[in-house]
Amino acid sequence: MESFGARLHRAVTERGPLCVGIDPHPGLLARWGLTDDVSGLDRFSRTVVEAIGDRVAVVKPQSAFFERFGARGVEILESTIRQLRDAGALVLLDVKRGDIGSTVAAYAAAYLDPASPLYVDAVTASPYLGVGSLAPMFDLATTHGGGVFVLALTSNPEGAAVQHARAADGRTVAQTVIDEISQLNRGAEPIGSFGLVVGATIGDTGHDLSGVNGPLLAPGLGAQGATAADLRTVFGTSLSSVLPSYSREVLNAGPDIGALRAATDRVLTECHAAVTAS
Ligand SMILES: O=c1ccn([C@@H]2O[C@H](COP(=O)(O)O)[C@@H](O)[C@H]2O)c(=O)[nH]1
Repeated sequence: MESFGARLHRAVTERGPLCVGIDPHPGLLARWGLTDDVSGLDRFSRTVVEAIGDRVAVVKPQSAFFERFGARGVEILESTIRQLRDAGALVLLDVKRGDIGSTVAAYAAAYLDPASPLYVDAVTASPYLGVGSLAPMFDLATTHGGGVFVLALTSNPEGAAVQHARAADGRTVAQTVIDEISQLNRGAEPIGSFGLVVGATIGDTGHDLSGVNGPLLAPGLGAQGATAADLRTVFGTSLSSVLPSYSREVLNAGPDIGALRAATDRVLTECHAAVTAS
């Protein structure tokens, strides 16, 4: 099967460099005039799919907001994933999974095996049990053309205490994650299938992203305070690999479909200009 990197490259070429999150916060459901239950969740998700599924390269449902409703919420997540795929979007499920390798194999089967009801194009993963513990995800992703985005430098202020800590060889913990993912992507064309999560909020931290050869998912834009203009400071010469990601900034425009599309077009225009500027 065609690699996730190749599929992502084509999607971004056709639809532009943008990921929009589906994060049905209780406050957003209320703002949209929806009930904070599975029926509100279903209406919210369907509306987002209708508004952006056929125009955004990557859509990122946040699993937590579906899981909080138990099995019926997960059923809506499964249906949302199917609707997004039918609309032609790549689906990146934000689940941030990580565990010992034998358990990671089960997470891999849950999200990256085409036979699973929760099968998606890519997932987010946490490397804090060691990047090597994620190997079953990397392996299954490679087999089935999937992708894995590994947390490196997260957008929240608490992340730096762990991620900027120094390992025995003097590199930061984040740099060791960056370097291991770079190894996995070596030689891949047009771009590797293993991405990193690097928050747009973090400023210039001095980390070296130049060898990653994979997508750099940049959350933290909009509601968390970062702007498209910040991407240059954070990513420097790696700007062309950045996949900017917005959730609340776009979702706040709903439930009107036209307003959701207008908000999406606006952030896409800003990001396009930011990541292609020389
Ligand atoms: O470092 C990270 C990693 C993941 N996220 C997730 O992205 C969205 C951000 O939502 P906004 O409404 O655009 O703030 C959310 O699902 C987070 O869990 C992140 O923010 N930072």
